[in-house]
Amino acid sequence: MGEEAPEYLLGKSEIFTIFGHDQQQQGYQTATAIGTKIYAVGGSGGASGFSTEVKVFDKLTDTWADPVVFGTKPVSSKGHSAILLENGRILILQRESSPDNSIWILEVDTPFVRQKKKLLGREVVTWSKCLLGNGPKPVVISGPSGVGKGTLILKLMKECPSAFGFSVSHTTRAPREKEENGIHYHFTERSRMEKDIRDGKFLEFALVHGNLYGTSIEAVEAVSDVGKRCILDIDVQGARSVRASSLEATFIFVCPPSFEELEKRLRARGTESEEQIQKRLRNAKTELEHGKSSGLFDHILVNDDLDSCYRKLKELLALDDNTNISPQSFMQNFILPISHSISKLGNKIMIQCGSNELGGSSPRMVVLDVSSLKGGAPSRTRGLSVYATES
Ligand SMILES: Nc1ncnc2c1ncn2[C@@H]1O[C@H](COP(=O)(O)OP(=O)(O)OP(=O)(O)O)[C@@H](O)[C@H]1O
Ligand SMILES: Nc1nc2c(ncn2[C@@H]2O[C@H](COP(=O)(O)O)[C@@H](O)[C@H]2O)c(=O)[nH]1
Repeated sequence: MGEEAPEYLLGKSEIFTIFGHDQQQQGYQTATAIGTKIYAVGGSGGASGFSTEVKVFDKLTDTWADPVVFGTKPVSSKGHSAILLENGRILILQRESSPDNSIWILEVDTPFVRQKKKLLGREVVTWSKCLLGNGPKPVVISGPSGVGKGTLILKLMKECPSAFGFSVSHTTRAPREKEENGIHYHFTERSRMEKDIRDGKFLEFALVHGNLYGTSIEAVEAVSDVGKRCILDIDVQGARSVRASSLEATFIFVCPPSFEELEKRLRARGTESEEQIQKRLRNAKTELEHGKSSGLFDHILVNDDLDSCYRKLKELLALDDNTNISPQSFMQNFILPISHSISKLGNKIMIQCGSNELGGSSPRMVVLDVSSLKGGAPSRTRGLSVYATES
């Protein structure tokens, strides 16, 4: 059952940001209208200030709905401002928040949100943290079972632990000896995983060798959040789903030097029953066909000699590393002051900060350039440029 809309929200067709007493009682701080919907954001976060709960008002039916919310949401702050962007996105700027919690995108009508709405038959919104510059692009590594993906990834993690982070998948298969829950996989009951898939918590999932495997949105975000480049070890079906998602990644397919060598490695690993080995070898034939010929992968590596394959992998990763465009050092320390005003001109958002708020003597203008935003739910939004000017 929907609630009646507060009067101040009705009849407005553009962005409106409200910082008044009334609306604080309602718990909202901003309301942004897109088409026939109004997205109200706010809520009491207790002693820590305002939270960022979302409510959706449908002007056609005069009702409020609590949407299903995906993504990690911002932590409470001293309030926020909302700016309508193009393509069903709202930029949320958190006031007096840590730089890490200050710039967010609330997606309300993007392809990801539309897909989830269709799946769930309900209102859906998604939070996506906005990153300055391009940020590291995730890497998807696929290849038949036993080819050496895990071995290559482990070497990379050991050599560069601060640059790369592993996306810990969920699986319904039983743990092997020495495999730890939460490190190698999140070992999960099938019914639990199926529910989480229905609830839209997975970026991709697939039935692989008779078990369910999947990458949760949280697994990828946990790596991006600590500024590392996320490595996904997933099968070809999963790679195809990721390619179809908005997660912009580099796709690498690892091949064995021969089918005989693949079988030898799988047997020598000694982790599978004969029945499982046969199943994995059968599936390997299809994976090799698809992997090599589908055009899905950006790079193909042959894992013959381990050291030389590892060297080539590192070369590939260095070549398409887009992180050398470092975020503007000024913004790394930027805190949106309580007192500010915002205006938007095309793809530029001008934030006029109150006198002395940024530590200087004169008011200062901060400009956010949203013209090169990319990515977004189910992961981070990258490509924000920021610069400051004296006004
Ligand atoms: N270049 C190589 N030469 C010889 N043996 C290798 C090479 N690379 C990996 N191996 C060995 O092959 C076996 C399978 O490797 P690994 O477990 O890394 O495969 P995987 O692709 O991750 O398999 P799965 O998809 O089943 O997880 C391991 O015993 C590993 O030590
Ligand atoms: N689609 C996905 N495939 C995954 C994921 N995690 C692992 N895998 C693939 O499964 C097979 C078998 O793995 P094993 O650990 O049982 O040997 C292998 O090809 C992995 O790449 C995932 O999240 N999604």
